[in-house]
Amino acid sequence: MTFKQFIELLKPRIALMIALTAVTGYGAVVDKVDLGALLLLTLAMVLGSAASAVFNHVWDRDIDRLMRRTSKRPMATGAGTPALGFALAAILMVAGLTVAHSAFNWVVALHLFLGGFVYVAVYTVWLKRRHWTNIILGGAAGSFAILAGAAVVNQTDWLLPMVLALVLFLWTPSHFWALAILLKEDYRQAGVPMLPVVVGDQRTAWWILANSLALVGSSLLPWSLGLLGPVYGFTAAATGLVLLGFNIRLVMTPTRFWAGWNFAASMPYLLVLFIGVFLDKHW
Ligand code: HEM
Ligand SMILES: CC(C)=CCC/C(C)=C/CC/C(C)=C/COP(=O)(O)OP(=O)(O)O
Repeated sequence: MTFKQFIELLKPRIALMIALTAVTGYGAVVDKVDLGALLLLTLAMVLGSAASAVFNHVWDRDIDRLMRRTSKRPMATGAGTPALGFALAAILMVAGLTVAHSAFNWVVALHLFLGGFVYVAVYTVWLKRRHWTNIILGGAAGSFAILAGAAVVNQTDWLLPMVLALVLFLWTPSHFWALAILLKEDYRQAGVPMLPVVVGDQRTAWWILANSLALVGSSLLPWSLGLLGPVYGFTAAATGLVLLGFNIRLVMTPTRFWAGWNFAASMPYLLVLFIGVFLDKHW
């Protein structure tokens, strides 16, 4: 296996965004950001996310072989062995938990573990191949990243982290179902019951819009509950309108083109929302 293939196993861009999710949970509750804590939290989350991603590569190697997008992956081609993958996943998760526990506390480590557990056990092993609700429950993986970050700070006010965890939970289906429209034939070929395979593109587009209405509503709660101020509130309202605009366009024209744009829009939506949390709290 080449170094490039090894890095591919870690799903690095996703790991970095998971770390950013945790950093947002930290930034939402801390009074003064400590750069050292922020870097150690990033390291722990990247290790935990990468561990989960490696396990996913190993577990899904059979169906990855059947899908154009994933057929060249190291575990699908046999460049990496399952034994190596499981060992690497275990080492990375132990390393992430050790950093989380020794640098912070056992609550951070627990939420890091639970995020990985939801993604690996609930989504990858249990639901992904069985039922279209896989992404709804699997979305909790990102929620635990927020809570892991908030647990860095020894505080008792969990309302804002819980609301942000709800936002992450609701963001995930809007993020993934748009991509699933693009990948529908791949998933049908592999026998994976993603929503578009089960109900078609048009009804999936309606599901995305309905889910995003709940997502945008939840994103306004930190402002309406007085947990964050107008800088965040306007950011949430503006990004929410843009996301819903893409979703409405997809409902009107449920094509691969607009599904691609909806998926592409889901990441900057979350990124700008995270920036709004930081600007409101620390600017
Ligand atoms: C169970 C929940 C999730 C599922 C099933 C899911 C699904 C996916 C899939 C299939 C891709 C395309 C990957 C590829 O082709 O390489 C993707 C990309 C991505 N996801 Fe998600 N996602 C989930 C949760 C999350 C979370 C919680 C985050 C971050 C907060 C996230 C951030 C991203 C990013 C940044 C990309 C683009 C990665 C790249 O360009 O390589 N995802 N997601
Ligand atoms: C706190 C913590 C450690 C959280 C873990 C969160 C995590 C790793 C989420 C993974 C998100 C993701 C890209 C899933 C894709 O799986 P897939 O199998 O549907 O995608 P694929 O077909 O591209 O492999």
